[in-house]
Amino acid sequence: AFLKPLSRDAKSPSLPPGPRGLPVLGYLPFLGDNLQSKFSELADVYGPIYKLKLGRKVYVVVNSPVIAKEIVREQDSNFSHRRPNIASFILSYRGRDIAFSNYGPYWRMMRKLFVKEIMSGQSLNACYDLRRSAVRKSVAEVWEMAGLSVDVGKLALQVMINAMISMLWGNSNGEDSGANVDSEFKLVMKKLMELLAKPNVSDFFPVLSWFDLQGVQKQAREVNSWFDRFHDSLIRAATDEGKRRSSDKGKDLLQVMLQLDFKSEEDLTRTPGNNNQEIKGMLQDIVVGGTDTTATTIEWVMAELLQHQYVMQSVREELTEVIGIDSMVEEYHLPKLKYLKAVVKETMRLHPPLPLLVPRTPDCSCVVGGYTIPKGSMVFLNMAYIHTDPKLWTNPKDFMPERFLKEPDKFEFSGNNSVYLPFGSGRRICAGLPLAEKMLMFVLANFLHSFDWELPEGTTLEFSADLGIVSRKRTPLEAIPRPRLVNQEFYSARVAAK
Ligand code: HEM
Repeated sequence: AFLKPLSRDAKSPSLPPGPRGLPVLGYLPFLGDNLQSKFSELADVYGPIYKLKLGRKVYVVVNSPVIAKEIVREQDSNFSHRRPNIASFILSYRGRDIAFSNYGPYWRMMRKLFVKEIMSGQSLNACYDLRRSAVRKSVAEVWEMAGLSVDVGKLALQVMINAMISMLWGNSNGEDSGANVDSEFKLVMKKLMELLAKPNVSDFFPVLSWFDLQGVQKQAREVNSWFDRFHDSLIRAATDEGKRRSSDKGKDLLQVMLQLDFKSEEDLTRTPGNNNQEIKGMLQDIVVGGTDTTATTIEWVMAELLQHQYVMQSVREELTEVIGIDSMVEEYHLPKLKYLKAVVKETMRLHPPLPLLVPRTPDCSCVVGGYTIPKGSMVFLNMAYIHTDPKLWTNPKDFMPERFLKEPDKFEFSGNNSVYLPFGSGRRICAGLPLAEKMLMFVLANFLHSFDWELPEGTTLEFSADLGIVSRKRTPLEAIPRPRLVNQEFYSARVAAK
């Protein structure tokens, strides 16, 4: 809906409350390095909505589902804009991907093609064999480590990267299908996440950006050029493969992307026929937005299961019943794994990988929750706080998957209830949700059906999260796998490749 800009007259409601800061710097010196926990601490003092002045920027933090709903539903179009910080801007091809492009014709065109063509049932089914063989390869590798302690987060990231790369360029890369994506990728990815999370003085004082005092711009450009070369090599390989192939069967996602017709009303300056920029933006969103978030969730699920043995036992029983101890997991089993789904939902309630979602920015000043939200401010939905608010959840700190079993439709990933939004909601809801849900369930079902997991003797689990864009487990989870399936053949690399 069209929103009338507010005039700053005496009748406009006041700005939300918030802590006082220093002249010029505002609250910046007090922010600390863990944004989410600081935001939650302030929510206890300032209530459902508050503001922070940080240099030239205004942050607005929302801690109530009613106000969250106003933003992602009732005033969604005004709040569908993004104002990426400098690092995100550089790392998203100058905001030409989906996640950081501004709300307008370009974003609409990119998002529509992505959701309708790349995340469609047809495209995802066509590359099922590719992700299945990546996951099974990983099962075969874990089998080699049976009885030894395994770093679960590292394993999850490895399988996610392999599966994503495999789905993207599986057919173009022959046998190897990206399985040996080397440690360089992980290092660059780690650097990228650090750059996205690091408070950058140039963001708060744009006049200083010319000096790049912390070197963030320089490092972001280096990381971006690494990814650019990486995407170029993917595209080249897929283009060559595409020329050799004529059938649609077994198409990998990049081949689908190469055939997309990127056309946007505003983009008259683009070289016709050259879609590389759009394709690279999409690749960046899949590789960067889809791997770490999913892997982190898998690690948290495993940690919660190892901590709550009665839940682990129920998951095992469900897997045995639905799949059978003499069979391997297939994607058609997943809709029947209702208890595992509840476990994933409960884990994402307690450990949302993006606890503040991705900040939104209103295009015009407006009123939310009875306060004026100034145009251009950065609006954070503090979902980690809402997900554990005792006014909204019974025993909010306890891990109880059963709460999602009773009313499975009440809390969907699709953002229908602003009490629970691990993937966001509204126009900007996670565009990769169909694939994220499949991968979370498929990888977990495979790991848990193929192995019994236990903690190394004498280990006590701890559940603190690290700061950063993605809320990772601070101490890596180590666990020992023991084969569970009757047929040893299921663990062989040969079966994995099928
Ligand atoms: C457990 C895994 C994942 C979680 C928790 C997650 C969460 C999110 C969240 C919270 C947002 C912002 C929503 C908002 O602003 O309201 C988002 C956006 C996005 N995600 Fe995901 N995501 C996951 C996996 C993926 C995957 C696998 C892909 C790609 C295949 C993906 C692609 C995107 C894209 C493109 C956007 C930007 C959407 C837009 O701005 O229009 N995500 N995600």
